[in-house]
Amino acid sequence: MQGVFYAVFEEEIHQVILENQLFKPGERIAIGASGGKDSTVLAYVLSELNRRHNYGLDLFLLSVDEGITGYRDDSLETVKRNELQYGLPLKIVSYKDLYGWTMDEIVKMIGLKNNCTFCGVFRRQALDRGAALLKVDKVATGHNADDIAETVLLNILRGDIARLSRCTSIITGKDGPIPRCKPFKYTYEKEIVMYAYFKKLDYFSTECIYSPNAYRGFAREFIKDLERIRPRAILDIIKSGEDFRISTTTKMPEQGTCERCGYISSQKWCKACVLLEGLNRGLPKLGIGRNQGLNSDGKKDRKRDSRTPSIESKQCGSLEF
Ligand SMILES: Nc1ncnc2c1ncn2[C@@H]1O[C@H](COP(=O)(O)OP(=O)(O)OP(=O)(O)O)[C@@H](O)[C@H]1O
Repeated sequence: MQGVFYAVFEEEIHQVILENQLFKPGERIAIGASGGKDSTVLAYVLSELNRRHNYGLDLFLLSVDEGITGYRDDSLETVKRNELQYGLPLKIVSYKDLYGWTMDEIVKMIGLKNNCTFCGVFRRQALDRGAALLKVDKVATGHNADDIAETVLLNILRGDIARLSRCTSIITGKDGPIPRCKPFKYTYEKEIVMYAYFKKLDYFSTECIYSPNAYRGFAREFIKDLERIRPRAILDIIKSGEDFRISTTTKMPEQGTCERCGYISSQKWCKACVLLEGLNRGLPKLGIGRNQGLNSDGKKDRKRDSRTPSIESKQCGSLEF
């Protein structure tokens, strides 16, 4: 019976990969590996499918060490074991090396409120920087159908049209430094948990110690309630997100590059540089919130059009970090 579940689960992922042309033969792919259930199952299943169906991919594990004692140090130990168990080379990049700050140090300075903003913005760049070091063609992440449905709902609730328009895409960032893909876009979290459990995969299941993230938590509970009444609610929400039409009069951010570090940005400075400037000047609230940016001379930019979505903070666990 379990064998049938494994076969169906793996075949569904294989079909999603084929139908959406997620990978090309010869590509180098980094799997964003946090040590949690989703990315552990992704690493395991991708290496199985790569062998079984001759995808011809060079797979790597890429981990970001945010510097959270008692959480990420433990989960990284899991990823190091996965490296040996699955025979996939592992690269770890850390906030301390990239930005000069660990999340422990940031939380000491700013407290528990808004710390997910720093973590989300820094992680997004850190994954790109790690991917560049590995010279990979794409990054695959373990975001599942439940994560994506939550994000659709959150983007609607926040009125974040720019993110709403791209959060359901199975491949994003084709025009950015390194594209990302989500092979589990249509896979329910409970299937992943069952797969990891029955296969006895080695994963880390503790929640981040700094991340209560109440807003996402409510969205998650709401979707779970809906699912009880209508089992396909998650897929319906994803479909609704996909089918949204953005009005042609909606002003979308224009992508350029950060004047300071060269990373993609729709403002003069990317969000990470704004946040870092705040931290280094002892003004950590500088980049928090919607329309708070800095000019290249380091002064606050208050003149931005309030209708223009900023590169606002990403909450932990949200789709684009
Ligand atoms: N520190 C990290 N290093 C590398 N990749 C990460 C890291 N954190 C998150 N990711 C990637 O982003 C995906 C979604 O992250 P999220 O924080 O939502 O974790 P999650 O839903 O608990 O997933 P997982 O079970 O894999 O931790 C992960 O599956 C993984 O691919």
